[in-house]
Amino acid sequence: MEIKVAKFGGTSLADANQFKKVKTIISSDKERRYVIPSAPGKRNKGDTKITDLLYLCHSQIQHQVNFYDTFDIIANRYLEIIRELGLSLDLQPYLLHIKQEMENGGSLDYIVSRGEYLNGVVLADLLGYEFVDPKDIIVFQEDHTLDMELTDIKMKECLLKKERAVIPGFYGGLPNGDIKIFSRGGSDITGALVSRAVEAVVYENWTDVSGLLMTDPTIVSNPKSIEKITYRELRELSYMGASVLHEETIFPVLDAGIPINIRNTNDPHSAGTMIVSYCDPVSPAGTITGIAGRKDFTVIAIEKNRMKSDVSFMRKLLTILEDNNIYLQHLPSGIDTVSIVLTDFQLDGKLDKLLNEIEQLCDPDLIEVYPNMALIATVGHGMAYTPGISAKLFTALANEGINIRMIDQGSSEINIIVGVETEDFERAINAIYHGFI
Ligand SMILES: Nc1ncnc2c1ncn2[C@@H]1O[C@H](COP(=O)(O)OP(=O)(O)O)[C@@H](O)[C@H]1O
Ligand SMILES: N[C@@H](CC(=O)OP(=O)(O)O)C(=O)O
Repeated sequence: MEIKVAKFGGTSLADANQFKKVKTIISSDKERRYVIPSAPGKRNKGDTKITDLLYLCHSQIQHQVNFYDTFDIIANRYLEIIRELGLSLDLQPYLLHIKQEMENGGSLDYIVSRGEYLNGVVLADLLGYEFVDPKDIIVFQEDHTLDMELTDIKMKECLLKKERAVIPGFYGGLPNGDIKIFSRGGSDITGALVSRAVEAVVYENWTDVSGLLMTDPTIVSNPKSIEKITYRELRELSYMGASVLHEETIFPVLDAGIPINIRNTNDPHSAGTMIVSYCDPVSPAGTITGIAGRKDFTVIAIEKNRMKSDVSFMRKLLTILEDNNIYLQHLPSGIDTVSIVLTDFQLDGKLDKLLNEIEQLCDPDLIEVYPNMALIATVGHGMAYTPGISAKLFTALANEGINIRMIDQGSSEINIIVGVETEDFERAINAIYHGFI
């Protein structure tokens, strides 16, 4: 029998009704043998994700504020789900243990991971699948980076012995046994790791949209959906903010060539989006695959006459970034100009020091800083080597009166990135989308 791995996001497990849909999906295909749940997500727009409530608990504990009311809200969400599903599972011992760990100074990662842990216990009970705790099979190293190879070995050892299992998403274990979480949205990575280990034929990622859309539906109304996309295109889009999949998701499945299928729990008959290593035929010339963007960047534009004849200039600039532990997002350059694009998160509190060091070491003629920048990536294999794509993009922005502060195009030509003022972000995405579609 072939193996399928199914990851269900928080939106797919937000309440008992969603759990029932998940059970129907799993029961309808016996090949769906390994299931990865996230913690319960929002039931409606004004609701709060369990993961966010757990972060709140941790913060309340840190500030010595009473966390019991928040804990009760969390506990009641699970108890209500169990009651409405008619399960005989007794969750009280689990809840009591977690509460005690919180009182005894449980770490942030431990506390926050309990959303997935408890959901795994409930889902395993509902499906009649074995529960596997990922702390024993997802291996983080002492420096807190993931050991992908050892994880693969441990997962194979454990999972291939089990006919069917539920493995909570979002966390693994450190060598000393402590819990370590991935960054937000990281259950997608758990699903990809499991898919690789069990050599799945497909990694199904179930969410609340019928596949990847050409752009964020909260910015453009009713964007077209994407039927097929390559890992490369997806990586560009998810890195630049298409939040439907965590940007690291593709790495475990990339080499193994396991396709990812984004599906909708609320519309299980829709085929969703297939993410594959190579699209055949590639998207037609002159078309784009998708648009994504992120806010909160700062651009430092540097000018120096005969910059290119100073052979050590770039090394000095990059060394400054390295010494300050800041990684570079983009580096568009001209003959005597170069711009470094950095996230505000990375730059936090370091801007003055950085500018000072650039002045000292690189001796530029001019440095200008552009804060509050948003970057927008327009992505697609169909863009490569096709004349007129950039013209169309820039015309669309010009027609809306949007000022472009920066342009960057990778050598693969599947991606054009423009930098605009943060306040123009949504308007710019709409302009580009409607310029092409
Ligand atoms: N390009 C895009 N295509 C589809 N959804 C997108 C895109 N960009 C952002 N999204 C958002 O991603 C959401 C799904 O991701 P997420 O909320 O993390 O779901 P889950 O809890 O199922 O993991 C969608 O509801 C949508 O609002
Ligand atoms: N619950 C975690 C991990 C996750 O992946 O969630 P989701 O699948 O709902 O995006 C988070 O909110 O970050």
